[in-house]
Amino acid sequence: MIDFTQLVLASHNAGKLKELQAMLGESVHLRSIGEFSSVEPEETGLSFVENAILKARNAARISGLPALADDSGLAVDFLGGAPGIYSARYADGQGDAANNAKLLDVLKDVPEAERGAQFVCVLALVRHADDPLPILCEGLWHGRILTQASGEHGFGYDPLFWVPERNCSSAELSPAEKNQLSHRARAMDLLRQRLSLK
Ligand SMILES: O=P(O)(O)OP(=O)(O)OP(=O)(O)OC[C@H]1O[C@@H](n2cnc3c(O)ncnc32)[C@H](O)[C@@H]1O
Ligand SMILES: [Mg+2]
Repeated sequence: MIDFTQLVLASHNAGKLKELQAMLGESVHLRSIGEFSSVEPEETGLSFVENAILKARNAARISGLPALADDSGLAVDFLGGAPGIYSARYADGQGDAANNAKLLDVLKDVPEAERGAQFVCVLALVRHADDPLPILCEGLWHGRILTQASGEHGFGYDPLFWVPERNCSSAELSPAEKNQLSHRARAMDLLRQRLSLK
């Protein structure tokens, strides 16, 4: 049985680290890959699963530790699932504010009923860089895209994502509430079951 009390998180996104560490609790120490390297691997896959595995293997290789990767994004129905795996690069690498501005602009004439979207999260855990059997867990969160940003919490597209079950944007949820409901929380529930963590 592998010791998962110390895992490297294959992500340079501080928002993910915070959320995943909060979900895992104190029994697992998540170390950021940023402690080992500032070089981000190119995300060359065509799916969330491929990119998650690629990031996990890269982090395990660099750190020598078991590695957890999170590949996630926003799939907008009206855009046929875009920006999807390209969510972080939607506005050509100009960051969250530019990504959000571009999404609002692209959807500016789209009525509310056609603004459905899902956040997607795939978690991949590898025991070592060449692990032939990565553990894969997926979570989806259904909502819709607002016509203007609202809320200060979270990161990325959270201010644009309307959460029907709470009648607010995901950036208006407290961090603890988001961590109960989100795509990442759902994927993490499955991972905890797979690892027999409580
Ligand atoms: O690849 P790493 O280093 O993990 O960090 P990243 O930010 O590049 O992460 P991704 O490649 O998985 O891209 C995810 C994109 O989807 C957005 N995203 C993912 N989860 C989100 C969440 O919970 N709330 C808001 N936006 C989210 C995020 O802001 C990015 O633009
Ligand atoms: Mg990325």
